[in-house]
Amino acid sequence: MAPTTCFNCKEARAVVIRPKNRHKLCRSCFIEIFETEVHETITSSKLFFPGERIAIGASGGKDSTVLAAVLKTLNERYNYGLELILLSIDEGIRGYRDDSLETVKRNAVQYDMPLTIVGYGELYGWTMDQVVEQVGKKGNCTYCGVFRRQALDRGAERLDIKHVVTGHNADDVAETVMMNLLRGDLPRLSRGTSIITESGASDTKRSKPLKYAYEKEIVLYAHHRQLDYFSTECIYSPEAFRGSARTLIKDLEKIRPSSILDIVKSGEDMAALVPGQAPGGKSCKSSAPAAGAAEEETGGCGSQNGRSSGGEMAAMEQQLASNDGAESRETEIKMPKKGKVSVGKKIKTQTLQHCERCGYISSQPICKACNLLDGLNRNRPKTAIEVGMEDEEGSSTLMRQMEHVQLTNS
Ligand SMILES: Nc1ncnc2c1ncn2[C@@H]1O[C@H](COP(=O)(O)OP(=O)(O)OP(=O)(O)O)[C@@H](O)[C@H]1O
Repeated sequence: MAPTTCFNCKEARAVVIRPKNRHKLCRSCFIEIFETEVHETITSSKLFFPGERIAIGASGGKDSTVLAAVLKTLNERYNYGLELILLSIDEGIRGYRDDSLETVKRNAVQYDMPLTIVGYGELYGWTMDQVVEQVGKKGNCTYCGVFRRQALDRGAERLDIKHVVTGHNADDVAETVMMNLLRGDLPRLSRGTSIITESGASDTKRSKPLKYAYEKEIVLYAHHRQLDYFSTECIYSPEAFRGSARTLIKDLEKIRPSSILDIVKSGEDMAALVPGQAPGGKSCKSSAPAAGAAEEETGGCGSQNGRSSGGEMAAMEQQLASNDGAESRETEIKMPKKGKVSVGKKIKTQTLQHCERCGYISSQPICKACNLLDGLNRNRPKTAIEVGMEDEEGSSTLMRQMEHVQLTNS
């Protein structure tokens, strides 16, 4: 059978089917379309301004690696005029983060971007290896998530940067929406849905340029551009509430493939019910970026993202690698359309203040990180704070299984 030609260029062999429109695309058209969609997200949300210095939260994983690669490409292609800097947090996890940081160091050379690494050890006096030694594996992500949030902010402060971008994708946002829907936590749902999150007291904002990119597409993009990224899961990675939300979404997706972006869209609509939210999830100026909540908005560790739930990431990568030699195979992906935004009634939000100890933004006199450190330092970790389920879910990302379909001649 003759190979199927690309729907877009009508010349090259198609290697990808986008479930969004069933278009069969060649490698270069897929890459260009992916990049163009991220560009549209950036411009429609007015994410950047010329001359802006941007810290890319770089974990070495696929999402932040793709983010760095795409931002570099778009910055050059469209003359954004951005100064791009890689900012990595070293949680102090031997055999995991030290290896992924080696990937980030290579990325820094590959993309010609400066790299700053900030460690938990220097910031808090505790590495995650030490925390786990004290508190055990269960619940360790609570500490890691709260600490990371602050570490990214402090790293940005050191660099005198006011804008941190992270590799959160549509799947991550959909999971956050689902989790907060199940909890009935509209303010947190709103913050997690916004493409930009700002705090009333800090001039550092966060944004998610990949907010509308399916994780499947991110993996495909990394694969077809042969990006250098790290795909091993965290050795402390747990299963938790986010995993359940993910499973639920995956089940929904089987019945209704557009579910991921539909959930994102619904989250944006619900966010409009919260005071101070811009329609369309464009920007969220939160009055209460409690550490755990904020962590959930901006994500976590690039580790507890579902790789622990069955190695989907590894399976997908293996499949992609084998596809390289399989002329008759393609990968199907889908990105549904955006919809309208509704407006509704106001709800109560928390009051913002600064931690009396460290000055970090907190809804309590002492921030969660300081409370956690108190507990650790007193050898009473479990009495630290009332961190809810949400704090254990600070990060996200699970690799969704890709759909590989057999192309037939069209
Ligand atoms: N150690 C870290 N240092 C810097 N940024 C980080 C770190 N961990 C996570 N991030 C940022 O938070 C985003 C979301 O993290 P998450 O835990 O969801 O991992 P992920 O989706 O697997 O991302 P990635 O594939 O980039 O690791 C990452 O894309 C990255 O921008």
